[in-house]
Amino acid sequence: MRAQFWKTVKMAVSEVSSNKMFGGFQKVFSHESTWLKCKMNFGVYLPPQAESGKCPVLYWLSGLTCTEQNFVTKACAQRAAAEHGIIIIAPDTSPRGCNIEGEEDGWDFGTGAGFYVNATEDKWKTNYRMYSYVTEELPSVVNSNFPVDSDRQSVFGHSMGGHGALICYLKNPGKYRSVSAFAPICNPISCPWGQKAFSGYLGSNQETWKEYDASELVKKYQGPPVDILIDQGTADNFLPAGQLLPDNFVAACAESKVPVVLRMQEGYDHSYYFMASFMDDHIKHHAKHLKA
Ligand SMILES: N[C@@H](CCC(=O)N[C@@H](CS)C(=O)NCC(=O)O)C(=O)O
Repeated sequence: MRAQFWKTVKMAVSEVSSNKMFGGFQKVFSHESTWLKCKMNFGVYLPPQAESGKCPVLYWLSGLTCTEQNFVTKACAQRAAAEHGIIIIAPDTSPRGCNIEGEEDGWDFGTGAGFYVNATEDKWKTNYRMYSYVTEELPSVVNSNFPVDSDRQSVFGHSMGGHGALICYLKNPGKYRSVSAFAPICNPISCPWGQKAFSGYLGSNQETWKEYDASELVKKYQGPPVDILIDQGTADNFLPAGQLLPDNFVAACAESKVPVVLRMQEGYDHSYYFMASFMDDHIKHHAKHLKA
C-alpha cells in the first residue's frame, strides 16, 4: 500500500464525493466554517504525485452564481494539474443558508456572490467574510488535511473570483507565488456589479471600498516582483456592459510600473468553454512559479 501519511492527521472535513481522474482524485469535501458560521463545500483535486509526497497548491476562486461544482466539472483543469503535480482547491462563492433576509433575492448579491470581501454592514458581517475564509481559514483546513507544501501556494479565478484572486495576491505580498485571472471584474468600485456588492457589504463610505479593489490596490503594491496573467474574451458580453474594465487595471499597473500580461482572446465569451480553452496555459504559468 502506498504511503498516505496525511490521513493520520485529525480530519476536520468530511468527504462528499471522490472520483479517480488522470491518475489522481477529484474530491469534494465539506466542513463547518468557523468564520462563515455555516457548512461549506470545497473541491480538491489531488494529482497522482500527492500519493507519495507534498505538492504545491493552487486556489481557484469562481464567479457569480457558482458553487464548487462549476470549476470541478467544467474547467478542464485536472489533466494539467496531474501533469504538473499541483493540488487545486475550489471553494464555494459565498456562505449558504444563513437565513439573512434578502440573501436569495438576486444572483449578483448574497448567495453565490460573496465577492471575497469581509462585510462590515450589520446584516452581513457575521457570515459574509469570504476574504478571510479564502486567505486564512480554508488554507489552514487544507494544510492540516491534505499533503500540501504550504510554502508554495498560488491563486487564480474567474470574473468575481478573478478579481478575488487579484486582491488576495495584492493584499498579501509574498503569501502567494503567482496570480492569474480569466475575465476578472478589474475595478469593482467603478462597475454596476461591484457598486451593488460593495455598498451592500461594506456600506456607503466608498473609501473603504478601495481596500478591496484591485485597480486601487495595485497602485500601492510593494512586494516581490509580480507576473500577472489575464485572459479576456473579446465576445464576452460583460465587457461592453462595463462590468469588467480590464483597461482600468492595465492603466493602474502602468502607473505603478507593475507588469501585467492581458491577452485579448478573439471570439471567446465569458463561459467555462473559454476558460477550459486556456486553462493549460494558466496552470503552466503557476507551475513555473510554484516549482521555481
Ligand atoms: N446570471 C447569469 C450570468 C452569471 C454568470 O455568467 N456567471 C459566471 C461567473 S460571473 C459563471 O461562471 N456562471 C456559471 C457557469 O457558467 O457555469 C447566469 O446565471 O448565467
